[in-house]
Amino acid sequence: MIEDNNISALNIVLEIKDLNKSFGDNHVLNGFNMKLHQGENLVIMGKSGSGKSVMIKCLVGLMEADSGLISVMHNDITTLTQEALDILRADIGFLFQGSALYDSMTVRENLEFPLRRHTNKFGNDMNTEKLVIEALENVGLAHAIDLMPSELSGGMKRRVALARTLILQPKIILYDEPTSGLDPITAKEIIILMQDIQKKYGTSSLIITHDVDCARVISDRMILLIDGIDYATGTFTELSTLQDPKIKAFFKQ
Ligand SMILES: Nc1ncnc2c1ncn2[C@@H]1O[C@H](COP(=O)(O)OP(=O)(O)OP(=O)(O)O)[C@@H](O)[C@H]1O
Repeated sequence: MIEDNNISALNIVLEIKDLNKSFGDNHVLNGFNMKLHQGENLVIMGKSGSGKSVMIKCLVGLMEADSGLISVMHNDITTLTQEALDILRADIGFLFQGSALYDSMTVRENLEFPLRRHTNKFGNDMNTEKLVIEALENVGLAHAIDLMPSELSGGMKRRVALARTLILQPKIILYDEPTSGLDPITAKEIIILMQDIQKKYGTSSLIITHDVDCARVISDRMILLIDGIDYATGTFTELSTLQDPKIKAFFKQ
């Protein structure tokens, strides 16, 4: 295994230690470790079926791990009450592949929806209109506020989904394949937007992607998930110049 030489002294906002998860004889995660630091863009790459989704599901509590420690902002999530977990979740934004917009709602209504579920974060007297416009301005789509999703392009839909994530002002954003299904130019626009958001709000991002260009541009650090473990960790430049055939395979595209 190649060790990480670049751990800085920054705060750790997410940590996974020795995560194990099997389905019968299929040992998917065999002691996976990960640390996400405050303000960092961490990319996780792994082949199809390597366990990236399983790892994310364990991280957000959608799947129970067999063993291992998962801590979010220094809280061991397995020991939290449901209420404490809900409060913690309000600080985590998700942009998942399947995070589609509600087709029967306008852009405005799509953005108001998460706010209603998290009144505890903003209080009952929150200025919904202001929050919606601000989130849309962040993704350059204030003019689309009253459009229906069917009137938006694929790239615009992804931007609105990102605005819907941002409206809750998360400290951490988990991106699952943020550029999948987009043409290269639109994918680049989304990557630039992710960078702008990170700079503006200092969010910490965990990004799962197959897209080598996305990884090159956005990552401060990368982890390669191979054989169920954090096989190699380092910057894009460090990893992409290694000679290990298992690692080289990722950068051949
Ligand atoms: N609920 C489940 N029950 C049984 N096996 C599962 C379950 N979920 C995932 N697996 C298995 O775990 C392995 C890893 O799946 P996972 O979806 O995490 O891969 P991935 O790295 O996200 O792949 P992709 O890049 O194609 O999305 C696969 O072998 C899959 O069949």
